[in-house]
Amino acid sequence: FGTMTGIEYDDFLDLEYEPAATDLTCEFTIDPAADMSMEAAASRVASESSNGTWAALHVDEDELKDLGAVACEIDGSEITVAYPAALFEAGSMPQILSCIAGNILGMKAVDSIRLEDCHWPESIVSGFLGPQFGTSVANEKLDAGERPVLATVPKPKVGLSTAAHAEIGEEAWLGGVDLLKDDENLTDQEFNPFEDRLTESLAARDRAQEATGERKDYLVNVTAETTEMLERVDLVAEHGGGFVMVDVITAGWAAVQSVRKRCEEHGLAIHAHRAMHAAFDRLEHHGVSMRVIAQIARLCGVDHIHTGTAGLGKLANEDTPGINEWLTGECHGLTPVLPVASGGLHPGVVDQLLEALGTDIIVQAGGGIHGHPDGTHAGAKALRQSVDASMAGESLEDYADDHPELATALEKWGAETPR
Ligand SMILES: O=C(O)[C@@](O)(COP(=O)(O)O)[C@H](O)[C@H](O)COP(=O)(O)O
Ligand SMILES: [Mg+2]
Repeated sequence: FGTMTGIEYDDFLDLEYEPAATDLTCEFTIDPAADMSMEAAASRVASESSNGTWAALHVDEDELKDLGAVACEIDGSEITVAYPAALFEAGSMPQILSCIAGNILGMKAVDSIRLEDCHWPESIVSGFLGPQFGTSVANEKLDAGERPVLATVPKPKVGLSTAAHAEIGEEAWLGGVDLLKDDENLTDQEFNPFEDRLTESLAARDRAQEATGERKDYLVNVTAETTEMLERVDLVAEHGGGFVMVDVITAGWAAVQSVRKRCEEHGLAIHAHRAMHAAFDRLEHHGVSMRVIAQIARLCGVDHIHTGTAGLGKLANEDTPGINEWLTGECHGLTPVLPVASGGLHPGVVDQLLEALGTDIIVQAGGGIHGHPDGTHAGAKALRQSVDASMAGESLEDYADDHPELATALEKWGAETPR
């Protein structure tokens, strides 16, 4: 036997430690339990999320590769933990999350803990495919030019027949929308089966492309049990679709990585819906931030992901501009992701939305199009007009003077944020 060494919680705290370039560093907000100091709590976070446990261990140094993380910074209730790259399996997001967002979120040593941010080293990023198209879909697969890509979800979100779904899609595409999108809970139910919906919607797409001269496409929801989901991805390619949509949180990151591989073979772009994200990120002091969820999604290879409306829509969300900046910024050569603003949007808030988030986004409106007093086609035209006005630097009110669909929308919704 070689030298026996002891491993205990204190070994995972070193405030002098400078993270190596190959370390993954994570920032957590923690609230230590009543009888626990920040230092003690921080060391337990680093220990339990790498290779430590509560009991002092005696191990043979020759037999053990030192994979311990280090709590290396404490700043108020914020701590930074550095993880050696060798702790992780290259290219496996579930394994990484089982470390940095695993048991530690349930430890008694802290009353609450939130994973706020990660700094991903090249050594880890290089193990992931990243997005295939990302922001380039706007002009590689569509004809958006400088303006935002426009998308719509037929409403009501479920219950429509296949024929009604495709017809609404055609109306919206003809009105100026680029992408038809399934709702997060529409998959392969009897009232609107997956393959029928796919073929009829793509046929409507082709007619709308013919009529408008603009490329259009369909974000069809393939979310299902993984092998079934991969078969649906193949069906989309077989029938000439260019995109798939996945509920990334409910399907799970392992499944997302499998879909990404399959989409590489077919040249399909992936739209990530984040249903259930609020279970992780809604509370400010506990869970996993949307910023980290967005980072995970980019590494796993989605091309678009919902990131919120900068407070203008119906859903609570955090720091959309900051998250979008990370998604479109430099990260060891990863393709930038196209952020999606959605949830309670309508033509009356588009100017403020583009002011807050810029134009390299997807703007999705469901109720904001299909709730238009004159119906889907007029609703789609009104949304397109609101974008055209903003791109031209004209106020929505002035532009509405000779664009009746927009005028009707402003009359109905003004610039209100629905609740
Ligand atoms: O079901 C809905 O509510 C939506 O289809 C929007 O519909 P409306 O356009 O009719 O509001 C989207 O799923 C949400 O935007 C998702 O939230 P987020 O984008 O925050 O992930
Ligand atoms: Mg929805």
